[in-house]
Amino acid sequence: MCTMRVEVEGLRAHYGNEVLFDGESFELSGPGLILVIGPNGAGKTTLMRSLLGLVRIDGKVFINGVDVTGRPERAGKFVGYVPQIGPQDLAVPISVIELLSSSLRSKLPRGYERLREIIDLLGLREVLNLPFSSLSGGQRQRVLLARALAPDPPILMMDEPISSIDPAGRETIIDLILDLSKGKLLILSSHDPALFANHSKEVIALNKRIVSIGPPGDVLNEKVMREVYGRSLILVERCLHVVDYHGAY
Ligand SMILES: Nc1ncnc2c1ncn2[C@@H]1O[C@H](COP(=O)(O)OP(=O)(O)OP(=O)(O)O)[C@@H](O)[C@H]1O
Repeated sequence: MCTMRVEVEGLRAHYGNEVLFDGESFELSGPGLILVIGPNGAGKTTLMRSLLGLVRIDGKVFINGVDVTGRPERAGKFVGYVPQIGPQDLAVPISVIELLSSSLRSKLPRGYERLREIIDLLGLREVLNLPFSSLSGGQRQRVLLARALAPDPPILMMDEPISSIDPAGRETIIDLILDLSKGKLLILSSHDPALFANHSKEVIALNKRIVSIGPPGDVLNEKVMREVYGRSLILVERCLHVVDYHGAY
């Protein structure tokens, strides 16, 4: 099995005067699922983009021993990224099939065969010739997932990959994610901490900094969750629930 290791030293990310994180150092290794949780604005996207070299940071990030700090082209050799869908997608002026084909590292038949399998698995055959920008949010999310999977990278980072998928389609995608996590290092942020908690190797709980990182049993307790979610956390029959954030939940 190939190496899948992310090492972070002294993480601080900057947006103008806003500084996120607190100089934390940590290491993630695969295979397995790393769940990133936290409320809106906690820094989930920034954490992933920092690991991918897309955000200016203090500190260092190494992927499989390679210094990828501020170097997304190096990180891209190891990592498939599923970004959060958003208005920026509407500016992508190409068809779905063009977008997917461009992600293939190998133009060998095996690459296309794999892409075909992913297209069928994610139910994308009917939209292949449509402009990416004309798709619904859920369809765009599936396309971005397919694009990340096509080159078969050892590490995947997924930023809320099922937030726009309807309940009927979620089961397939969740099963796929869990299956992938058996052979890859999969770092995933979710608005619903409960959805992947039982399947996670480690949880990273954020609120502008890393409040806690470790196995789910060490992180998902009332003290940490209260610090992360504040008054959005309620206790029902001794189970913790996060309420009233991101509208749909
Ligand atoms: N490009 C940017 N320029 C300036 N500030 C930014 C930028 N991206 C994020 N931020 C700020 O950094 C903080 C963390 O944002 P981030 O998007 O990482 O959080 P998040 O946990 O992914 O949020 P959400 O759940 O809403 O997607 C927020 O205060 C946000 O306003």
